[in-house]
Amino acid sequence: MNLNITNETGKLKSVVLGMPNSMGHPHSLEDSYDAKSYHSLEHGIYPTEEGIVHEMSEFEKVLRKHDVEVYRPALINDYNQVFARDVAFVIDDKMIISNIIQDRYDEQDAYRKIFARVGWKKIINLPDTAHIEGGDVIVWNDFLFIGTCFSEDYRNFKTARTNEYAIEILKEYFPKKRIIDLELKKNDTDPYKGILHLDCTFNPIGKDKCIIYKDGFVDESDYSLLIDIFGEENCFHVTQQEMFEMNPNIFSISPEIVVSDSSFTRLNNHLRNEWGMTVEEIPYREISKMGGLLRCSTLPLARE
Ligand SMILES: NC(=[NH2+])NCCC[C@H](N)C(=O)O
Repeated sequence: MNLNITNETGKLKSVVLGMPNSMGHPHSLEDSYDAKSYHSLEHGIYPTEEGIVHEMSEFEKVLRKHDVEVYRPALINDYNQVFARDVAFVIDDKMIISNIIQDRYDEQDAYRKIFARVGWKKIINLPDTAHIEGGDVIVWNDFLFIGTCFSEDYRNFKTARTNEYAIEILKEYFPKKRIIDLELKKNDTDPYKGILHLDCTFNPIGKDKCIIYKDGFVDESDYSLLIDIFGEENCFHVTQQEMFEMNPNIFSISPEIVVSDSSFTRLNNHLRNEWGMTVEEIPYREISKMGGLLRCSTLPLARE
């Protein structure tokens, strides 16, 4: 299987899309492991499987319409497998198997056939204590942006998924990349205050643009660095409420085409009218209640 991911937006050829079926019963509040799910459970609005299945089938239709080859993980009974993004990720022609949070550990099993097709020579396994999830990793040509948590109480947060050790190892594997670590605010129960993954607060689109939420970063200098790299006029700033709704987490099929949530009116208008992009709108409100959106539901394998 061919792997080629050198950025976030090149024309998509193949992708793994998460699996909505048999997602199991909602967790109890104590067992939930991200703030958005916590919030949904607390307010009695956690989505039903029916809603999730519908939204993901709309997403799949759009991908197929644009001639993307779509792979699916095997089905595990009663297990949430919506967010393919975090299980593994591709940088250039290598696939890195994530060391994901224990609560989601079994999800990787369902990718065995896909890993086999990739072939062991292209797969990188990390030491057990190098924690990382694909939602924290954004490849952008020479840059590799990685969301992390340097805080000493790292281990106390279920929403801190990527540590310094994993970043150090990636530096060894990809010595030519300019690796930029970005410390994210963490909060396990308040989705307005914490950021689960980097792709919930920042996402490059087009050829030189990005969507960004300023207050997701611990250090303002990290935010400023991104603004310097992309240029102020190329950044779409989202509000706290838009971050909560997961606006940054749309998905690029090409530099000109994005898949977005139909409720993101301000963002979608900007993408179309100011930046001349084609926006494929689909309903994704239910999935957003579990802490991820469109980018999180995908694991891109090859882009042109
Ligand atoms: N790349 C992402 N933002 N993924 C979202 C994953 C959400 C999932 N509920 C979790 O806590 O792991």
